[in-house]
Amino acid sequence: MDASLELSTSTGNTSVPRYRIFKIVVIGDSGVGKTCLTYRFYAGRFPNKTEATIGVDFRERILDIEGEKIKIQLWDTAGQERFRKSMVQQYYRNVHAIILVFDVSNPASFRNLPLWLEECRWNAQGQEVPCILVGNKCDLVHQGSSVWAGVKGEQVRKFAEAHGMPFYLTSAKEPEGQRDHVGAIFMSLAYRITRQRTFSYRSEALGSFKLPSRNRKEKEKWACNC
Ligand SMILES: Nc1nc2c(ncn2[C@@H]2O[C@H](COP(=O)(O)OP(=O)(O)OP(=O)(O)O)[C@@H](O)[C@H]2O)c(=O)[nH]1
Repeated sequence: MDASLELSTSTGNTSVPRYRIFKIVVIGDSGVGKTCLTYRFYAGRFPNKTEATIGVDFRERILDIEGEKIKIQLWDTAGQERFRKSMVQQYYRNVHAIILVFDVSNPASFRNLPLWLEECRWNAQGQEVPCILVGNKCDLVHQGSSVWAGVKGEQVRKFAEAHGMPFYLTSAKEPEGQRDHVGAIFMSLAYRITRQRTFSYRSEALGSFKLPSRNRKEKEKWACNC
C-alpha cells in the first residue's frame, strides 16, 4: 500500500511541486450516485448528466491539509458487474481508503453492502484499508424519519458499527448554496488518511509511503474488515 510522491519535471530554478498522492476508491451498486458524489467533490456541483461508468473514471483534486498540498485521486468505479469484472484487482491496488456508497431510497443497495465488503476483503489481501459508509440521495426521503423508503436508520447504524466504519448521510444533489456536506465528508477522510503519522517514507525521488499497521483503537475505528 504505497502513496507515491509526484514530481513534475523541473527546469532551471523552478521549484518542483511534490505531493503525496492518496488513492480513494468509491464502490457500491450501480445508480447509487458514485459519479455524482465524486463529481460534486471535484467540481463543486451536481453534474448535469451522468451515464453508467464503464471500468473506472478518475477525478483528482489538490487539497491543502494543514499547510501540506496533497493530491486526492478518486477512483469512481463501475457499479455494474459487466463493466467492472476485468478491472477489480486494479481498483484495490495500493488503495488508501474506500468509500462504500448506498442509496437511502433503494433498500437493495443497502442489502448488497456485504457483497461489496466481501469484494474488498478478497482483493485487499489482508491489508486493512480505512473505509467509510455513505448513504446518498437524502434529498429523496424524509430525513426526520428513522425509515428511509425501506432502509431503516437503526439497521444502517448497526451495520456501520459492526464493521467499524464511520457513517454519513448526504445528498450529491443538495442544492448549491447550502453547506457543502459532500465536500466535508471527503475533506474529513482526506484529513484522516494524511494524519496517519506513522507512514514510513522513503525519500528517493519517486519514493513511497507505506501504511503502518495501526494501533488497535485506530483499527477499530477505521478498518472495514476488508
Ligand atoms: N435525487 C438524487 N439523485 C441522485 C443523487 N446522486 C445521484 N443521483 C442520480 O442517480 C442516478 C445515478 O447516478 P450516478 O452517479 O451515475 O450513479 P453511479 O453509482 O455512479 O452508477 P454506475 O456508474 O452505474 O455505477 C443519476 O440519474 C443521478 O442524477 C442524489 O444525491 N439525489
